[in-house]
Amino acid sequence: MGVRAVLALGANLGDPTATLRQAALDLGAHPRIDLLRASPVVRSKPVGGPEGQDDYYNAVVEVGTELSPFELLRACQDVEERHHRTRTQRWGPRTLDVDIVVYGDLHLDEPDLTVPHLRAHTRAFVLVPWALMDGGARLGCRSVVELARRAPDLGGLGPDVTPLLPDGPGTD
Ligand SMILES: Nc1ncnc2c1ncn2[C@@H]1O[C@H](COP(=O)(O)OP(=O)(O)OP(=O)(O)O)[C@@H](O)[C@H]1O
Ligand SMILES: Nc1nc2c(c(=O)[nH]1)N=C(CO)CN2
Repeated sequence: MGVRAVLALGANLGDPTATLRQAALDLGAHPRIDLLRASPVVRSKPVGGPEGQDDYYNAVVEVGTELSPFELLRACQDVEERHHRTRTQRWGPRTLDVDIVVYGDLHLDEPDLTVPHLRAHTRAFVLVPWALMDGGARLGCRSVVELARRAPDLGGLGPDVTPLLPDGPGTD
């Protein structure tokens, strides 16, 4: 099954929850990606970007893959494109964003790909769903639960939490 990777999904245009769900299914439909677990969906205030954009919906999934890190990035971008992702403004609204949070224990710092993701350790909208999916998760040597508690945007997460995949992986 290869390497375990955690991917972060975010959306704030269209029907975000439906898009996140379909994106998880799209990732799992890739011949070389196994969808292992999915977090619940959390609602979050936008971090950065232009004033006045809508709240985001965020989730994470754990996958097993034999793809290389760059092949996995490509697969994530293909799923973004399938959902009509347009990049206009940095941190601006988007129908779908799929980032690689971690890829096994790999550390990579290339122009087009940094893993672990450079900002994941500060983002409650990544850390909270991750901790809900996997209470024992660690990011490097740090507990994801602890990182989530200290994340500056923790107060921007809504109380409503919904399943990403009602009958899918990660819900047992
Ligand atoms: N770990 C990673 N996961 C996904 N993309 C990455 C990663 N590291 C670097 N990138 C690069 O970041 C580029 C810009 O990504 P994107 O436009 O999705 O940024 P963003 O989601 O708006 O911001 P942020 O990186 O803060 O989440 C991508 O084209 C990709 O090459
Ligand atoms: N709440 C929230 N804020 C964001 C998000 C996101 O997914 N959720 N993604 C960003 C760029 O990746 C920038 N800001």
